[in-house]
Amino acid sequence: MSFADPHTRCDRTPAWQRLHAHYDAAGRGFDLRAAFERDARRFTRFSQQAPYVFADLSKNLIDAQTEALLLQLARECGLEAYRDAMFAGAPINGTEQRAVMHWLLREPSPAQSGQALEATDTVANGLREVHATLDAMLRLAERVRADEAITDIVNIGIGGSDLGPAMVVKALDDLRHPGKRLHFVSNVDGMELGSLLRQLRPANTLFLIASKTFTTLETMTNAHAAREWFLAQGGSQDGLVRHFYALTTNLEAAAQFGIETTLGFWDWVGGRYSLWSAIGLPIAIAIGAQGFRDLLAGAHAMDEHFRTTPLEANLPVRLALLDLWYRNFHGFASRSMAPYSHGLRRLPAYLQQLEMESNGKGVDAQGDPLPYATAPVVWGEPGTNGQHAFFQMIHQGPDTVPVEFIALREPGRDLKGQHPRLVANALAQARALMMGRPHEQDGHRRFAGNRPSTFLLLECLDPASLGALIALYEHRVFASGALWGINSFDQWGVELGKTIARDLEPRLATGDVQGLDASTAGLLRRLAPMA
Ligand SMILES: O=P(O)(O)OC[C@H]1O[C@H](O)[C@H](O)[C@@H](O)[C@@H]1O
Repeated sequence: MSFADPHTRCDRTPAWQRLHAHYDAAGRGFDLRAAFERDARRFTRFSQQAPYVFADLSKNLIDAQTEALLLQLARECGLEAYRDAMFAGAPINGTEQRAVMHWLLREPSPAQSGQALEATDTVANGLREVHATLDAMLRLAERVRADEAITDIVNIGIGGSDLGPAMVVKALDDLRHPGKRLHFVSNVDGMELGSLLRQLRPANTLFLIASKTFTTLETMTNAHAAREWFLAQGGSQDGLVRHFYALTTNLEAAAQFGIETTLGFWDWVGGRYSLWSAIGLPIAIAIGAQGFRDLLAGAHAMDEHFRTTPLEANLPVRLALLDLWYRNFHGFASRSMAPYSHGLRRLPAYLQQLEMESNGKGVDAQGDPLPYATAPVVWGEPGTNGQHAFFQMIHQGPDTVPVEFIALREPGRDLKGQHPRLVANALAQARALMMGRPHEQDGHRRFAGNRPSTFLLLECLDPASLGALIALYEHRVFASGALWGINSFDQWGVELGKTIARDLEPRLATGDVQGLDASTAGLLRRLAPMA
């Protein structure tokens, strides 16, 4: 299918110039405290309810004119047409000639919703396959849940085949089947798998080999090691078939490995967008078929919000525009994620892949160099832990780091009495960053304030809310990538290191340094020979 890209890079729009003028006139010297004093309705104006997520954007360095210009930029970039192209199944991942349809994994089946989706052939055919696989996957998950012999499920995967499911399983631990322990092994460092295997017994363990390509070095290395361990512990070839499943688009490679139970997915699901596909099997085992369907339903509600809401009330778009305002005008280089929820402790790691692998690029979709910055560094720790580590820098360091707080109204299952203390800390940090203590005489104790933050509020951490939250981030990444004019769905930047590692590994045995730079050669000589 040919695809006429309907959108324009941000720096080639009239709004880009107007934003520069606005930044010089009012953006650089913007003061949040004065803005709240000037506008009694600022909180209402800059906050909104999206599906499952309430967002307060009022503590950001923007006013009505900033938002109006940013929205104009989005329109001049053709963001809406580009979004519609994604939802029509157009091959917007140009370097790989692929459609981008992770959202289709959340689309209800026409049979269930009673609605016939208005769809291109790519979408309609995709949807049929999605539901056939989803039904099979959820049946399989229920079978594992009912099998009392299986107490430990080990997901072997890395990147998108690890971070999403691992994050979600931890977040929904209150709902986990009490008889199932879920483990996630990603690193090629044998310490990770080895220390886990010491605690396991083959008869009670199910291995899920999760890899879109089924060629990833780390995953294949760990999968082979797990198989050797299984056989060495007295497991039989027959047992292998019952204790190893594959989640992959490469059915042939999974069969060659000797796996008979394989759940497939499609090349139009990017690895970092794949937790909704077969890659989500560990989630479905942990929380059950209905829980997984609720996760999908929450994400679908956010898909509909993104697809149909006018840009000015479209939360993923508003957040993307803020990202662009901070990165390209204020020059802020990072954003800190502060989920005040122990359940969301792996969200920053998940977002690092989602945002930086998607938008950490220096060329546009045509391969031409970009004259402006793209993805900020995304980093963080759950609150309140971050407060006792790096919040010093966020409050008083010379760089401004926008913070994104996430809090829940309802506590988790345990020790509920501690919840108000947790939430009070989140509110306090956001207020302290804004208000500061600018008039303090002693410089050490002075806080300049005027430090921006966004505050996201969820009712509770249930599957639907979590699904909506994740989809919010996915669409925000789509929108900011579209404005920056980059292909958010490839990842060529991970290839070079892999190629060099393949060359260096045998040299570690022989000590051969021919053709290497002096530093790599010097290090290699100190390490070789390695068995
Ligand atoms: O799922 P796999 O094919 O094993 O890929 C796992 C990961 O490795 C790759 O190198 C990419 O950087 C990631 O986008 C991907 O999620």
